[in-house]
Amino acid sequence: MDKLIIKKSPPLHGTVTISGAKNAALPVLISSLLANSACTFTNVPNLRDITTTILLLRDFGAKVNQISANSLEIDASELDSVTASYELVRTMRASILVLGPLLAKYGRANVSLPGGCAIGARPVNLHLSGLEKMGAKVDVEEGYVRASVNGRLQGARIFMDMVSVGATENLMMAASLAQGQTILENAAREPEIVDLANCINAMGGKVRGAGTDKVIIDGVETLNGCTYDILPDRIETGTFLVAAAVTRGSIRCEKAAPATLDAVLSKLEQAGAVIKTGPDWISLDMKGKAPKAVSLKTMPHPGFPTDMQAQFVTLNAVAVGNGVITETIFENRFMHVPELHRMGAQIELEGNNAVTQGSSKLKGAQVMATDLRASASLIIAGLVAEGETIVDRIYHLDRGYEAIEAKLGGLGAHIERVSVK
Ligand SMILES: CC(=O)N[C@H]1[C@@H](OP(=O)(O)OP(=O)(O)OC[C@H]2O[C@@H](n3ccc(=O)[nH]c3=O)[C@H](O)[C@@H]2O)O[C@H](CO)[C@@H](O)[C@@H]1O
Ligand SMILES: C=C(OP(=O)(O)O)C(=O)O
Repeated sequence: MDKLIIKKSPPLHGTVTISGAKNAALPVLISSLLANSACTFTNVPNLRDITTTILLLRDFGAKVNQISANSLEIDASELDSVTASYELVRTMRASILVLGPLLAKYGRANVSLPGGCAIGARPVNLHLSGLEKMGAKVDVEEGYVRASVNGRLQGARIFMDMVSVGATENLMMAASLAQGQTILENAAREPEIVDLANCINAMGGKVRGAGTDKVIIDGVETLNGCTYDILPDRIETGTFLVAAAVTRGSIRCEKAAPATLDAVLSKLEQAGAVIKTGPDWISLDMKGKAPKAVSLKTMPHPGFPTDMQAQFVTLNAVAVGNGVITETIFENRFMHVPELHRMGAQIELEGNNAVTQGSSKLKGAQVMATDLRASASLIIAGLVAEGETIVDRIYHLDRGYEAIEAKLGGLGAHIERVSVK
C-alpha cells in the first residue's frame, strides 16, 4: 500500500497544470452508453475512478481504447450486459450514474446499490423516484437496484426536494432518450452538470437550462457519438491554491476554469491572497504573509463547495484569527479533524461547525486519509508542519488527484510516495 511522506516545505512557487475534472469526466464517460457510435473524450484525468469507470464500461461489453495519455475512445453502441456488480460499484459511488442511461437505451438495468461511505449515508432515493416518475419499475433486491420499463421512458415533470448533483445527472441522461419532454425542477447547478449537458447536446441531444435550477430535456430517439473535451477540475485547482496560501506562496494554475471557482476565490481573497485570473488561468500571491482565518458554509453551487471544506479547515487551523466552517451537505464530513488534532491543530467540533482559533503550530505525525478531500487537507497540513508527516491509505487520494506528488513537487513541496509491500 502506498504512503506519502511530506516534509516542511518552502512557500509553493511556480506553475501547475490542472487536469480534467473527475466529477465531470465520470458522468461524461458514462454518457457514452447513450450513443449509437463511438465517442472520443479528451482532457480525461488519469485517476483511479476513471480506471474503475473503464472497467465498468468494459464489463457491459463496451470497447474502450486509450488513444493517448488523456484521451479515450469509447464505443458502447453494443452491450452484452446491463449489470453493474458490487465489486466495481463499491469502490466508486458515481457508478449509480449508469442506471439512467442503461434504462433509457436498453429498457433495463441492474446496478448494485453503492452503500454509504465515510462522509455520509448518501442515499439514492431521488435517482430512483425520478426514474419511476418516467415510467420505470424499480425494485431493490439483494442489494441491487433492478429497473425496467416497457417501451421508452416517458418525459415527466420531476421536482427534487433536495439539490442532488448525481440525481440531476442520472435523470438528465435518462430523459435525453425518453419520449417527450422532461423538466427537472430544483436541479443542481454545478459546472459539471453543464459539462454533461454540453456533451449530450454534442451527441445530438436537446438539453436546455443546465446551470440553472430548471433543466428542460426534449427526448430524442437516438444519440450519436461525439468528440468532447472535459472541463478543468475546479476542486483540484482550489486544492493547489489553498496549499499555496497556507505556505505563504505564489503560484499560477494553468488550464483552469476561473468562472467555476467564484466562491473559493472570494474566500481566498478574504484570507489575504492576491488573486488574478485570465481566460484559463488563476494566480495567487500571499506576498509572504500568513493567511487570515475565514468563516464559510458549504452550499450547493454557486455556494461554497463541500469538496473544498477540508482544505479550508487546514487553512483556518494555521491562519491568523478565528473562523467557523459549517458543513451542510454531508453529515459526517469532518473525519480529517481528528487526524489534524494528531498534528497539533486546535479545532473544536461543535455539531456541523469546525471552530478554529488559528495560529496552530503543526507538528508532523503519522495520519490516516479517510476520504478523498480529507487526504488533501492532511497533505496541505504536512507542508507547513515541523518535521515529517506520513499520510497513510492514500488510495482515497488516487481516486481524485492526478499525479499530486509530482505536481506539488514541481511547486517546490517536499513530498514523496513510498510503496510498502
Ligand atoms: C462524482 C461526483 O460528482 N461527486 C460529487 C457529487 O456527489 P453526489 O452526486 O453523490 O452528491 P449529491 O449532490 O447527490 O448529494 C447532496 C446531498 O443530497 C443527499 N441525497 C442525494 C441523492 C439522493 O437521492 N438523496 C439524497 O438525500 C446526499 O446524501 C447529500 O447529503 O456532489 C457532491 C455535492 O456537491 C460532491 O461532494 C461530490 O464530489
Ligand atoms: C466526495 C467526492 O467524490 P465522490 O462523490 O466520487 O465520492 C469528492 O470528489 O470530493
